[in-house]
Amino acid sequence: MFDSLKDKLGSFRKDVEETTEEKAEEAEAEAEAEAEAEAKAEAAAEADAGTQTTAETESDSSGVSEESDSEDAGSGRGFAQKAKSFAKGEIVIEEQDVEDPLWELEMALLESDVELSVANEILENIREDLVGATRSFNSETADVVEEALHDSLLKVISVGQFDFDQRIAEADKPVTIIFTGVNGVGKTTTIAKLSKYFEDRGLSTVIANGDTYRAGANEQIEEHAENLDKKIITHEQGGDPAAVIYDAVEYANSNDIDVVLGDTAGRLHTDEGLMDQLEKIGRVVGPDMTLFVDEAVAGQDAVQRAKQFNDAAEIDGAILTKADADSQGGAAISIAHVTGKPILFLGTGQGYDDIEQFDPEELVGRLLGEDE
Ligand SMILES: Nc1nc2c(ncn2[C@@H]2O[C@H](COP(=O)(O)OP(=O)(O)OP(=O)(O)O)[C@@H](O)[C@H]2O)c(=O)[nH]1
Repeated sequence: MFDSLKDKLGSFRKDVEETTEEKAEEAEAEAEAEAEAEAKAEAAAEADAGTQTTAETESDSSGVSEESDSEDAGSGRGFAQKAKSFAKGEIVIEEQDVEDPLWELEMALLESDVELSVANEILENIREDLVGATRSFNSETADVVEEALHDSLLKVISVGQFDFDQRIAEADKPVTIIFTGVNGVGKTTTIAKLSKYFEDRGLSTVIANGDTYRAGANEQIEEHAENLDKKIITHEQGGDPAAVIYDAVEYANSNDIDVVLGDTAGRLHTDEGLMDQLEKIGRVVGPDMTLFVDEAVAGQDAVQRAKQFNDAAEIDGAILTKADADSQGGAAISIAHVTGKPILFLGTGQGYDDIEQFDPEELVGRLLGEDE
């Protein structure tokens, strides 16, 4: 999952590390040369002043240990002091040190289908964190860069996150969740997976097939319901989606069911019918949550659709299917920042258990190889 993006982030870290490593070496060499020149100048001055006694007095009051100075007594003392301060010394990461790596990173993010404004935000965050950061000579630049990358990715990925399980637990039952998104992205499979997810957590579900538009939709969702032994409410093709979901809520009320999972027709977000449909469901059923489903592999297309669906009928969160087949990760990184609504789940395969709660910290850790 997201392997290509992971490699690209790794390259950025290496680039900055190399640049600052070179800079540290140069600074160290420069300092050594300076210290040496200073030592020579001091030695010359001491020779001029002439008396050994004076030199000893100075050595005592300098606070520099005898041990470290023993080899450099006299002419080497200034150098030793400088070297000591260098061992503790720091270099400052400057704009020019990160400019090239940041440019490469921008290209890499865009190639990975990260949305432009999100890529810019990530770069801005990293620049803010890195430029002016001090890095001690004896510390790893990788740590400094990793922290900057970690923080900037987390900031854009975790926009709007909330605890899904807690929200469901605290809501009055039945909780009604409506699923929107275009056809063919795995919406139906996701509803089936979530039905299993809730069952595993002790919550009962009823599925409502509000996709009365597409031929064969009933059969498809019925197959999942049968596999999972779940109750399903359907109407004839061409029926009113709001009426199907209403019936499911009624069923849930009279049968003590915890969660209603309502599918909707996967029409295009530009369809007027879709808006009417969602508006009517909102009015008739008053869902507790509307979740947008799309496939991670659709990259920028998924990001744009999420934005358009959210603009048309506000969503509470998104689910990205087929993350297992996505090496780019652009949609996973961009959707929350673009819509202001969190990604709540990732679909990770075709089985009913192949769904995981979206955890921004975990995703960032995965992208940066922190768990390896
Ligand atoms: N690899 C993988 N395949 C998935 C995932 N989710 C769904 N699929 C597959 O994607 C295909 C389409 O999924 P469906 O749920 O049937 O979606 P659809 O009926 O085409 O479209 P809608 O239900 O309208 O979204 C099926 O073969 C699913 O098994 C996932 O997370 N990973």
